Amino acid sequence: MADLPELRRGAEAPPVIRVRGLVTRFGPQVVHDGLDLDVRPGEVLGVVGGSGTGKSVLLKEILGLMEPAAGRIELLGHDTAALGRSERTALQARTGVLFQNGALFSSMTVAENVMLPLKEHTALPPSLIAEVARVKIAMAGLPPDAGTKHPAQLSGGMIKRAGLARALALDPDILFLDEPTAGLDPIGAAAFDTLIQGLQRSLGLTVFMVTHDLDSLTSICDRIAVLVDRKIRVGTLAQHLADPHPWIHDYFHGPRGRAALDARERTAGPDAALRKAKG
Ligand SMILES: Nc1ncnc2c1ncn2[C@@H]1O[C@H](COP(=O)(O)OP(=O)(O)OP(=O)(O)O)[C@@H](O)[C@H]1O
Repeated sequence: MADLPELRRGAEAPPVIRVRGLVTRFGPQVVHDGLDLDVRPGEVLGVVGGSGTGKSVLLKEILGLMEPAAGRIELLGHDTAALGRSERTALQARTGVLFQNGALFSSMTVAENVMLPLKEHTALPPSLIAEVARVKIAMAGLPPDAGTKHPAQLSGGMIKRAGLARALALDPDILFLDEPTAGLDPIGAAAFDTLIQGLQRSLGLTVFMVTHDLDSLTSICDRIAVLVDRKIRVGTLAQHLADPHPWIHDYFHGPRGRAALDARERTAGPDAALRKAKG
């Protein structure tokens, strides 16, 4: 693995993701037009926006899975466009991704899926790889016997947790989540949010979470990035609540937004909700 500098943490640390002047086009369709974004180390950033505003495409561009038409993307201090193959592989190993449907290999067991990145990116002996996979499966909140099961034998919530175990396999600095609670019932979604928050705190992860789930946004996100007008506006919940932009206003002040805020206040108490909203 190529040698990459350790991640610095704290207020003075540079952003772990820095996007400048991003332009994304598909034929005549302009999805992003001069988009700028900084993601701070150790924060949970929620990314929202209307359907088709380019949330998933942004995630793929940051991960180097798609190439933007213009702009610069720095991931953990590296200009992703300037990386050689081995540097890119080393950088990928410092990120974990949970795609919306889990993206597990259906022919493999959960344990085999979790072991895959360890086999690809490390020279650990097989017994240790199996042990690390066992630990990650437990960290994702799955019972020990889940490791021997195939994805088809799992519930939707368990598939998400298996995908999360695989995303955590290499002890990433940044965890990317694409709509992690989509398709889960409210109790399952809340449990998944709690799991993400617990892991973020105990592992010091930075979390980049594309979501439509207002409960996730209000309960676990430090800041929220909203894709509007082909750009991004980042702020605390309180800042977005005060933003007169029509889409942002309707989103946060609509019935579902109000319900999520009310639920948060009931759970955490009004003082805690206000502190969080003020950032
Ligand atoms: N490979 C592609 N080729 C052409 N157009 C694409 C491609 N990928 C995405 N698009 C278009 O780019 C726009 C943004 O897509 P993206 O999937 O990022 O939206 P999104 O914000 O994640 O939406 P949703 O919330 O519905 O998942 C859409 O109009 C989509 O049709």
